[in-house]
Amino acid sequence: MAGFSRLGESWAEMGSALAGLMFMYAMFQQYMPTWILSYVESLTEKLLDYFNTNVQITFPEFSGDRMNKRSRLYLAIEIYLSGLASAHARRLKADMSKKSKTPVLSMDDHEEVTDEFQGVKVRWVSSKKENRRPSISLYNSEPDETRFYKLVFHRNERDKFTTSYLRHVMEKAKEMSARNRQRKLYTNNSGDDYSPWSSVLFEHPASFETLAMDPSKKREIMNDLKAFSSSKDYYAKIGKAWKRGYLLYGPPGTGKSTMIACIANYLGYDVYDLELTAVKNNSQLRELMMETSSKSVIVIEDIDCSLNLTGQRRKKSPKRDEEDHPVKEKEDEDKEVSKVTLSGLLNTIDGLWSGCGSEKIIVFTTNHLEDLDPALIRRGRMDNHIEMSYCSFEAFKVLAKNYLDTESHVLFDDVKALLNEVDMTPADVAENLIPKCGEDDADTCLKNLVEALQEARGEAVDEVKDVKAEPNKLQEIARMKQKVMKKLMSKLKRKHKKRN
Ligand SMILES: Nc1ncnc2c1ncn2[C@@H]1O[C@H](COP(=O)(O)OP(=O)(O)OP(=O)(O)O)[C@@H](O)[C@H]1O
Repeated sequence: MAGFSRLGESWAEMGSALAGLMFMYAMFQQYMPTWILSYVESLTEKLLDYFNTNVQITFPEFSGDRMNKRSRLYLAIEIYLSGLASAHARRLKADMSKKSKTPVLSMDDHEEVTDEFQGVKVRWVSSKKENRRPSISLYNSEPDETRFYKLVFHRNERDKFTTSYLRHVMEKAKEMSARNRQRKLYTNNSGDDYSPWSSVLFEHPASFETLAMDPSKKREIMNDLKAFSSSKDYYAKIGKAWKRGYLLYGPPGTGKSTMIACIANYLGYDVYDLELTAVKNNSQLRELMMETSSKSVIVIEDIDCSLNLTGQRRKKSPKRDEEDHPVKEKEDEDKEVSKVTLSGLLNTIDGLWSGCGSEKIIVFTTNHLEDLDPALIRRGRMDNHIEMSYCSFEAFKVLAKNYLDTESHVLFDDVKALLNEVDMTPADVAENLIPKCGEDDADTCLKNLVEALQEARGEAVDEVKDVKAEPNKLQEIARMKQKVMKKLMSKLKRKHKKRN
């Protein structure tokens, strides 16, 4: 019993001693001048470092002279750690930024996670420090508390973690934010005084997986795009601006616009849809180009109709457009021809190529390759020329998978044979594959397509017949003309005889 009471007493003594120490520490912190506090802190840290085999790097949340700018490095680390945090941390924070599609998870204060790089483990700690000096001036926007991440690793790994690992973190964060970023579709049709571009969210669902195209051609394009997007250092090494030009050509409905959406989605880029006919002149065009951001696809559709290349404005997309967009066609015809000239466009592209911004793809589309000035599409300006062609059997198989969820069917052979004979655009094939009513299944849709292809073949045969019949018709007309002429001549002769 006496033992217990002695133990109780010593606990009580220890408690009061601790309380006394804490009180003294609080007094010390409150009344000591800041320089003495900092000195004591640095001495304590030095003492601890002496026994410590770890190296520690601190990444504060705010940077800049007035500490009012969130550090880019801190934000990148936050993104990089979000994956690790959501998998391993016990206390998390969730935030939704304007640019992000989904909430971003990060470690809560004083949490830590472990990462591994080239077989070596590192520790990331999220910390918070209260600032002693309150903000007294209106202009001093120093926050009351500062958050920071601490990277802790063994001192033997100093070289690896101060260079390659930090580069790895930055690159991964960039990739992750590109994947998670809300992308935009910009247009110059209705910009305001503040920006020549207006924008909406870009949410086109097209992907290379669903694009109907020969698979090897598709793979080639995807490889080209991937190589471009990861070639920053290469472009810098060869002294060329980090830009690439694509020319998409082919009949209406072969997927040129769809391809642009695929490119943008594949690379995670924004899209700038440049309507040249709405650009007043060359200097406005330059201004627009200067306002485009990195990681973007700049598109000029139907370049042959948008630019006054020959002094005459061509009619837009002869077949499908006239049928599908009669109103738009009328509006287009009413629009004034833009004063942008070919040389203006070339100068802007070359200026864009070598000047401001980087990581940009410019795409021209046309239905009439033969009408374009060779200077506009020469290699170096338009590096990759892609023909968007009528639907092949391989392309049809992609559409059948997309629309009907079917990879094989007895009618596939018929479709294959017909597609070899008839030119039908992927847009028309897709149109025939869409169920017309709720009860239409794959059988019905494929039968519809076969019928449409047979009909198209019939029309093509008739056209050929007409062309063949044309010479006979011409002969007939010539014979009629001769008869009329003969009659007229004999009439004239008779008149002449009578008069004499
Ligand atoms: N290759 C393709 N793969 C998948 N879908 C396609 C393809 N081509 C066309 N389509 C379908 O047809 C529609 C029209 O195609 P799209 O507008 O991309 O053709 P386009 O070549 O740009 O035509 P235009 O020259 O008239 O602008 C698309 O919305 C898409 O549903």
